[in-house]
Amino acid sequence: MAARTITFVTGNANKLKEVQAILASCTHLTLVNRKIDLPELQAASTAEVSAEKCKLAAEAVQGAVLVEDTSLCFNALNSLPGPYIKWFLEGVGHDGLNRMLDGFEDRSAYALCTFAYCEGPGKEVHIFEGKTDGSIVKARGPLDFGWDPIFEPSGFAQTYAEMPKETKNTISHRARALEKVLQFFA
Ligand SMILES: O=c1nc[nH]c2c1ncn2[C@H]1C[C@H](O)[C@@H](COP(=O)(O)OP(=O)(O)OP(=O)(O)O)O1
Ligand SMILES: [Mg+2]
Repeated sequence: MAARTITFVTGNANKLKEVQAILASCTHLTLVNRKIDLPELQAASTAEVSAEKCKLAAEAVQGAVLVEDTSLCFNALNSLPGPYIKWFLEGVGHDGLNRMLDGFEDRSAYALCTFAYCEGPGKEVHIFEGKTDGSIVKARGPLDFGWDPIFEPSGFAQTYAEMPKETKNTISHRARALEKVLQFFA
């Protein structure tokens, strides 16, 4: 069976690297990247943000597209910052995100990744979600990818940033969501 080629629209080079690493051994799906900075709807869930991004991406590319939106959700804050994590991270940094939880006993959180796929403009949008539970800790490890240094997945003594990429790519929110994408195309 010939590999299906889909355009993965993201402006985030680290996301792209992880997705390519996870899909490296996959023979039935080939991704090409387009960096288009799509407007993101203000919505309460990554599913809505991702679905809207996907429709815009399909129009822009005029073909089959995959997009993804990632949330970081604090349980003590009833899952906020959620899809707004990008702006919170830019606004207050790792330390500020930690301090947001200082008034609470519960420092648990979860990372949520939502892929959306659409075959072309006007076509149905399919949603695939992956979640990893963990907790918010003082920054440890390399600073190259977003909030990786402050997220320690449950069952591990290392943050996402400290652990080998292969480990993160086996247990991450993104890996779990991609597993479902792969099942869909299998
Ligand atoms: O595994 C991750 N580990 C650490 N940080 C992460 C991860 N995945 C996304 N992030 C950061 C990037 C951005 O600050 C926010 C999500 O926002 P989000 O809109 O999904 O990403 P983005 O705007 O960078 O790329 P895109 O062009 O695909 O929308 O969390
Ligand atoms: Mg974005």
